[in-house]
Amino acid sequence: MQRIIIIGYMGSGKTTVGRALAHNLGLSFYDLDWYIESRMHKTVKQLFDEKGEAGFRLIERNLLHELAEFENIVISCGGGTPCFFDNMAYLNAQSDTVYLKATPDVLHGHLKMGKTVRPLLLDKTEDEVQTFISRQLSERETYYNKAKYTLDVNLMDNYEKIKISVQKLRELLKI
Ligand SMILES: Nc1ncnc2c1ncn2[C@@H]1O[C@H](COP(=O)(O)OP(=O)(O)OP(=O)(O)O)[C@@H](O)[C@H]1O
Ligand SMILES: O=C(O)C1=C[C@@H](O)[C@@H](O)[C@H](O)C1
Ligand SMILES: [Mg+2]
Repeated sequence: MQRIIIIGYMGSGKTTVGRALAHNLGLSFYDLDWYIESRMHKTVKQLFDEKGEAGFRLIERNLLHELAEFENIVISCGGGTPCFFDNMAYLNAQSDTVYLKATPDVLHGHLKMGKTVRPLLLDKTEDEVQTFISRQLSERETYYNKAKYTLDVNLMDNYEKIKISVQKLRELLKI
């Protein structure tokens, strides 16, 4: 049975790299944010708006416990998932965990490219987003650093290099 869980800050490539790794290994792929949206019939943004961040975190924990029971699966978490409750200990108990590590500049660059609505970054200017990422990343790294494996994705700066990320992950995980 194989179960691999990808964690990291928003924009680190968890969804992109997680999906590519699952495809490469012939495993199922689930993204926790998408799983939440399909189970709740609401977007992450709607859940933040209706229930506040605390309400979202409770739903996130409950559905993580459901999803992380599945076998032969790669799961990409939400950016905040490891940082609430005992989620990080739970993730490590359930599976191999990989932290996709990137600098604030690289994260900011990725976030500008994507179309996903990230409630924590709304209503901020470019400068405010940059400062917010730097500050929050340093707070969150305490949790992210508890992952069993770390992959530096700073140099994986284009789609061709996503394939390299997948190859490096396979070497790291010895699979
Ligand atoms: N290695 C990479 N090279 C180039 N672009 C990338 C790379 N990884 C991710 N991206 C791009 O960066 C954006 C963010 O990636 P992705 O959505 O996978 O991040 P995430 O970690 O899942 O974020 P979130 O926590 O918000 O779900 C996407 O537009 C994606 O195409
Ligand atoms: O970093 C975070 O706290 C978040 C990341 C996203 O994946 C979503 O789970 C949500 O936007 C919150
Ligand atoms: Mg994602």
